[in-house]
Amino acid sequence: MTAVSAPAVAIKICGVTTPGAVDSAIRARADHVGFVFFPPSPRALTPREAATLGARAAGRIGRVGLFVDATDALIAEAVDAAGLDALQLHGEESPARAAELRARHGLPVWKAVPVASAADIDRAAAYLGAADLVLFDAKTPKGTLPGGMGLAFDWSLLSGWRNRAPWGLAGGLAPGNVAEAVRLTGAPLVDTSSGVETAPGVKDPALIAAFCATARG
Ligand SMILES: O=C(O)c1ccccc1NCC(=O)[C@H](O)[C@H](O)COP(=O)(O)O
Repeated sequence: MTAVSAPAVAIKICGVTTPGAVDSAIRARADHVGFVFFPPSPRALTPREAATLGARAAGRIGRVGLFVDATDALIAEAVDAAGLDALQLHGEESPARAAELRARHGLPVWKAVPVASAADIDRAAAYLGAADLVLFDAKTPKGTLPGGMGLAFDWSLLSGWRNRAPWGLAGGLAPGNVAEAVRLTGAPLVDTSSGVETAPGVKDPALIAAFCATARG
């Protein structure tokens, strides 16, 4: 009998802020790094700061720009400065806004969908056709950051999604649980931020390497 291997899981290391963290993600053979353009985040970059990291990453790893209900001007500046390969929308952006940004910049759009219940999974269907990938992330408490909080949601809720479109899993993923997350959910892409940090915004090369190795199984 011919063995059939499972497709490789794609990996995104989000919230990188230093050349060293970009290099660590590349060394660990991650597929994407995320640059956070949201000033309240401890991982926030300005477009000017992201330019250096974007140049370092160019052609070696995908560059995903993360925005939270951002203005057109900020998105345009970040796309140009950092040479973004994809836009991740992590706020309350509507399907129409996702489609508009995709058309304007000619880039794939990833829409983060906060999950706490089965109804949240159903809501993701509104982005079919408007976004290129749905990123399921844990819903965070009111008044806190909408992501990057190290919180996981009940992965069994994803059985309601049934692979209706390209998707990824985020929220509380770390070297210690990512293999189980992939096994239980079949996620084609996993995304982590605080799970590979020693403090908010401080990425750790050993944790990045461990995360990538265990995610691939
Ligand atoms: O990382 C941030 O600071 C952040 C701020 C505002 C919105 C989203 C943010 N991060 C989103 C990510 O892509 C994270 O990787 C995702 O939420 C998972 O974070 P974590 O639970 O810390 O792994």
